[in-house]
Amino acid sequence: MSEFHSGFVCFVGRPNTGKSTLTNALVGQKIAITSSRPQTTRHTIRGIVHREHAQLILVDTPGLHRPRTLLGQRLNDLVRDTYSEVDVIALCIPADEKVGPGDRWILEQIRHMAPKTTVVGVVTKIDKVGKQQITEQLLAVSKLLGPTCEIVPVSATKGEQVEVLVDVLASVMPEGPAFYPDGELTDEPEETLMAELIREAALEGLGDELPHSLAVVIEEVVEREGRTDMLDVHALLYVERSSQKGIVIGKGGARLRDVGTAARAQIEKLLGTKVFLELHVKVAKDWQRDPKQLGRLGF
Ligand SMILES: Nc1nc2c(ncn2[C@@H]2O[C@H](COP(=O)(O)OP(=O)(O)OP(=O)(O)O)[C@@H](O)[C@H]2O)c(=O)[nH]1
Repeated sequence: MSEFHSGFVCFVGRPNTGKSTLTNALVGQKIAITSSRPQTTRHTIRGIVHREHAQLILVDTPGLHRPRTLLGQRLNDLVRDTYSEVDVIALCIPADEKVGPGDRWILEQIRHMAPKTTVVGVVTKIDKVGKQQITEQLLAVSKLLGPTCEIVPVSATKGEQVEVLVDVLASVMPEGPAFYPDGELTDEPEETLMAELIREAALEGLGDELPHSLAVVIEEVVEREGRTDMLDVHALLYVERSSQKGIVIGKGGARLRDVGTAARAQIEKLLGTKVFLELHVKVAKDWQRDPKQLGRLGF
């Protein structure tokens, strides 16, 4: 490849198939939010991969789901826009799970919403299975996508084949100049990243019901008076019911303190300065169904 290629890629796939982890492995810094529970990625977060011959802009979307609430619907609209705007859609299917109806449904959505967008298959988590199973999965994915699609097996956690994936993605991108200057990793405002880090910490170890009920808003970021190396960050955690407030805060506030400690460490790493993090939990009743509240919370 002698020409420079550049363009937008979006990783799609069932929940928990390793899309965020792969984004991080490609970009080399924690940007997208990973979690062992499904559907924690809600904002479109971009990571940028710079190589000598290519620049890939990664667009991380929330999973498609059957829209039951207004929030679900808006998330789907966001996914639809993304699908038709990117150059390549990389469909992630883990090596250790059979190709199933969920994968077929997503592929149908892609072909329906963005019939012209190139699809590349990514078999993720290959470190979890043996060679034989990887081969079988490559065949199964090839059968799903058709003979003309490229398919790449990778392990994001072990860093295996990640560069091969970069090359394959670049090869199907159009020729064109870099969109972003070298060294820029994401164009997502830092506040969104901070909010996502707090949200990730607050959801850690909780059950399945809370993820969609929790929204984080950064209220204020100010430099500590007389100091250039310390930021005061005030954040509000919105839940839908007072019972959820109790869960998030924990007994005597213990849980919220832990959340604050964990999130602060991540934010300090992100910003490279000391941070004083103040968290408050508020109940915004049924915010997922209320257009006005959704707008205020950034959806
Ligand atoms: N062994 C192994 N585990 C992985 C790999 N990639 C991701 N995982 C794990 O799989 C789980 C899900 O990974 P995520 O990256 O959060 O998956 P996702 O597709 O972004 O999930 P959603 O945001 O829910 O759509 C996490 O526990 C990861 O640590 C991999 O290459 N190998």
